[in-house]
Amino acid sequence: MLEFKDVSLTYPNGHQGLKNINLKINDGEFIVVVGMSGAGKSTLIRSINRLVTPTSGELLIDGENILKYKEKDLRKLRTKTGMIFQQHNLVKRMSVLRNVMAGRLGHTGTMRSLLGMFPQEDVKLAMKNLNRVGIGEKAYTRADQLSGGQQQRVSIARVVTQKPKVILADEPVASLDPPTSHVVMKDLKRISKEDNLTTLVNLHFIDMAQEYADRIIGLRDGEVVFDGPVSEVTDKTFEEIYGRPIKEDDLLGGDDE
Ligand SMILES: Nc1ncnc2c1ncn2[C@@H]1O[C@H](COP(=O)(O)OP(=O)(O)OP(=O)(O)O)[C@@H](O)[C@H]1O
Repeated sequence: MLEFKDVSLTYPNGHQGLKNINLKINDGEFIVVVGMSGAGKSTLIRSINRLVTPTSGELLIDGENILKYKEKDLRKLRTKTGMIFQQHNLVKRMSVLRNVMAGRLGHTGTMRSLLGMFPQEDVKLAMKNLNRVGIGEKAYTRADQLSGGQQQRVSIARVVTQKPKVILADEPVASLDPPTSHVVMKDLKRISKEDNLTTLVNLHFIDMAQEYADRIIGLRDGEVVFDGPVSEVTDKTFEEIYGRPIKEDDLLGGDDE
């Protein structure tokens, strides 16, 4: 269970990124966070692995307030919370498999990992996860030889190889074309359900949000303005979250299956 209790974040320049956020997120939920650019979506999910630190309130993971964490606890937190970025952040010159193995860094220790001394079961786990995203045959290819969509699927394999409890995905499909975006979102959702991972994904396309979310959280100016199951979401909900009528640009389209 992940719980925000009256969480606010004021950036050093005085800008309020988050305002009195109260949320309870259950294990295994697949949540899509939506809102206009600047609404605070990245700030919200980055608070969960302390890439940014809220300035007041409590953020509890399994009952522990992670806002109090310092060095050692922070390292543990970052092993527990896997992150997927828009620009997959793979090491270009390394093989796909080595990139996925990097997910074990927090468990294996930096020295052993740098020397490539991964336990055999970690290599097996990495291969298994590459196969789960359908690119096992690319294991020994250099990461930069893969397409953008394949690289993003490698980053999903890397994050699950880390064996986290929570996945945070910050606009994971923003630089992909529509069909590829759907492939990546389907892989992410399927794997997070199979492994019962709590997942928060920031997306700005409302059709994607509706297609993949169990629950949608809508942010506006750092505040939660909607929180409910996807079954309760209509176009009007998005108009309220965005504070304007829906436009064609808000839709990705492209899932013809
Ligand atoms: N380090 C910072 N210092 C000051 N203000 C910041 C900082 N980071 C973000 N902000 C501001 O906080 C607000 C929320 O930013 P955030 O990146 O969380 O929004 P977002 O909803 O993820 O937007 P986008 O979709 O454009 O990424 C914005 O107004 C942004 O300009």
